[in-house]
Amino acid sequence: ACGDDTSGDGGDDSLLAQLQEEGKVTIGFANEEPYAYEEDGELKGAAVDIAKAVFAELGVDEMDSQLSEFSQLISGLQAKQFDVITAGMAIMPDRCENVTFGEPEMTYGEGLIVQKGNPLGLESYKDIAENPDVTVSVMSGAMENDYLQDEGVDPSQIQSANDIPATFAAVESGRADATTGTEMTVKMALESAGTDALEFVETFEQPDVEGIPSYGAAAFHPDEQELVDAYNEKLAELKADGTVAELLEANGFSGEMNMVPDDITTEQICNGEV
Ligand SMILES: CC1=N[C@H](C(=O)O)[C@@H](O)CN1
Repeated sequence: ACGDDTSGDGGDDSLLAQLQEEGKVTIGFANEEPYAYEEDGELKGAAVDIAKAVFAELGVDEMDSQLSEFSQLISGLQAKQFDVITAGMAIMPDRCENVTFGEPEMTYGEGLIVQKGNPLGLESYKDIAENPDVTVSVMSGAMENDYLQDEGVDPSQIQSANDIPATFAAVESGRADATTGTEMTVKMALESAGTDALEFVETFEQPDVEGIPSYGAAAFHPDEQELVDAYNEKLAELKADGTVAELLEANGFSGEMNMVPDDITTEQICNGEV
């Protein structure tokens, strides 16, 4: 479904019409449980399930997937390697300049992983900032890079990793003292890592920075406003009839806590008003 319409049939050549004709949409994702990931050859996750439900309503029943590093999702979309990013990506004003986000599908906060017993007593990003010897592994392109620095963490304390498993490997091997990602991301990754050497900081204090809580959404190429409008219309129906809450819960989120309040819009978030 990706790329230019070369059919030359003189028909409706919008991307939406192309997807409907092919019955297939190509999604970009970064293998991050529980947002969008592959398991047993199947695409799973809250963002994937919500997008699947929306596209089914639009008459597009098949999903093709393109695995990408998180930091390459936006450039991949710009290069039209996929039709939509379904990664639970947070709507952020700077990102809004490069992609068009759909309306928010979920809200989430942050989590922190440290070595067993939390030997350095880290309970917030400020705790990391206050001890310049502490290092934290963060996925490239993730908002946590900004949140940490907003809380005073020096860039030299931040180690970049390509994906979530690499952030965990850094802490497990002792190369980094901590890693952070969305609360659900690090909880699920800790489960998959199956290690006793690490722990989730239950007493973690959410950073008091712009962008928290985050609102995750699908993201589209800025040329495709018609597709975004169609997506948003069906998404609103699936929020109203409880389907979105159900899909969030089925993926381990709390339907209530992670549901986006009705009065929060992508436009407001992009304008920095939320
Ligand atoms: C789902 C997700 N959200 C954050 C972000 O949007 O940058 C990062 O934590 C990466 N993954």
